[in-house]
Amino acid sequence: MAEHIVKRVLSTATNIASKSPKRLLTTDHAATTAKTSSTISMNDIPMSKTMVDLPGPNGYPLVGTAPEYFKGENKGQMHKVQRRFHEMYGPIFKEKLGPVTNISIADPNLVEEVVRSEGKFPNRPPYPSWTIYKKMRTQANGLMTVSNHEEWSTCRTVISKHMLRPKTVLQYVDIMNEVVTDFVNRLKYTRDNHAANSAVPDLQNELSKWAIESISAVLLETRLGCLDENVSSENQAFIDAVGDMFKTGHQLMVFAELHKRFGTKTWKTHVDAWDTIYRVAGEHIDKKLADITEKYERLQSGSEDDNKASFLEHLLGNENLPLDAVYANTTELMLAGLDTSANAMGMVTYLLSRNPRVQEKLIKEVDSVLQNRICTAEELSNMTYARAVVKETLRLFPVIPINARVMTEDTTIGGYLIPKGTCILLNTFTMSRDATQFVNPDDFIPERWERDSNKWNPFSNLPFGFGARSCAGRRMAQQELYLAIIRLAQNFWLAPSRDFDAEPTLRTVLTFEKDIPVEFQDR
Ligand code: HEM
Repeated sequence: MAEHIVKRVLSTATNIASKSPKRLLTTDHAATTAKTSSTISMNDIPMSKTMVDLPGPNGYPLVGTAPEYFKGENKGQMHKVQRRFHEMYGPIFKEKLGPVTNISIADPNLVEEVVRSEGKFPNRPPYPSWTIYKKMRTQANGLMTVSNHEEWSTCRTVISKHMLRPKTVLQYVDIMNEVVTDFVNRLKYTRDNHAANSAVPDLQNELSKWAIESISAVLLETRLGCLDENVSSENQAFIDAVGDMFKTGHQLMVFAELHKRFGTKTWKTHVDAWDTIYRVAGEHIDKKLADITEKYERLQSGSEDDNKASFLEHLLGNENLPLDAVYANTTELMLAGLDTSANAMGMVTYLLSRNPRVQEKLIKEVDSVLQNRICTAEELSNMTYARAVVKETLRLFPVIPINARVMTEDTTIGGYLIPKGTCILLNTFTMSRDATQFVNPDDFIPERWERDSNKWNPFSNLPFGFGARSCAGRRMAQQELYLAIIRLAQNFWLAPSRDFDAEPTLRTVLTFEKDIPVEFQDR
């Protein structure tokens, strides 16, 4: 371990005690946007059609189409409303959402045009409510919320080196497996002690506990105890706050500033949720930094010789990342890793319970490769059907069904000149249900991902996004999901609930808002 890391970690101990919110990342760097070969200036193509020529719904004065998303059965179904608009207006349309005109696309060739022209610093717009909150609390940004180019690039480079290196990710198989063991035990315990049938009460919350326990074991190398019999109120508050933050963030997508000005209930819930997220995550990070500091003191005194760097040490070891950015990034990775993985697991259990043929085939693979053993890092690569099950789940229910980009240059998309600064919605959900790309698109058929079985356009299925700005936790998430579904298949037969059915709704991520209608029967 280099000398400067030791110094930095030791100085962190003092910083923990006197951590000042003023020690922020500088955000006033000049924006440096690369002009790529596929970006075109307004003057270059006088014949292009412009946004005026795009079709799209008319909407109402001032609010545009915003009411469409909040009325009756459309509530929480923005992905489906967008799909209907595409059916009416085609693969590219414009829409005025409140004061802003967005463009929506749902065609893999158009998506390719967008992502190929996004340059070195792709810009995914944070929710306006996130930006307002951060400014109000002088809170540093992390990867998920940052839009400044240089700030994003610094965080991304450091984090990708750890989170996206296949070798590094495989090192977490053991700890992820340990978490899955506790998860399965907890599912059985909860089911047997509380439910009249084989359902696990509040399954959504149980999946969230698994997801936060798993990603924290990676990021903090600490077990939070979320799968213990009694879960601390602080950890439960974190889980609830992440759900509230995503839900209200989505509701505040339009008119966030007005909500803040009038102090609406939605705005207050949003602020409380963020405050809780930062408080609880901050306490966990403080503890870990204190442990690291003690470890370095022991290393320096020669009483310890294990200097394997953890994720947090990896961040701290980078001089370009200020301490408040270390806190912000770790917090955002915790919350990004919670809701996405938990909901993806919810979708997997739901789809397996309704597709016994797929479930039987999964169990067959798991039994034949593992014969009851816990899956090792080496064996993971042989679990091809388990991988296909996850991929197919994310096709049918991409947990982030609508992604977005802000164009960093004037660009032509589909023959239309789109001005710099325009927000483009990439409709992952609509594309992955497109019958021209996928045979029987609404059916759950993992076999379609077997080699040579289908000729889909790769841009039609991007559940983790694309390119330099794609999901930083993709490999961790996939590994967590594979290990968890393998163990579920070893322990349970998943059946549809006899009591009720449910449909996912959108709160930034697709989620089962009620409970998940699945029973966990012993195999
Ligand atoms: C099934 C699980 C997951 C899915 C489907 C998913 C999906 C996504 C998507 C679609 C994006 C936007 C990508 C883009 O703009 O092109 C994203 C970004 C991100 N995800 Fe995930 N994610 C998952 C799990 C995770 C986990 C476990 C973590 C953390 C450990 C994580 C951390 C992030 C971060 C930090 C970003 C922002 C990256 C950046 O802007 O540079 N995700 N994710």
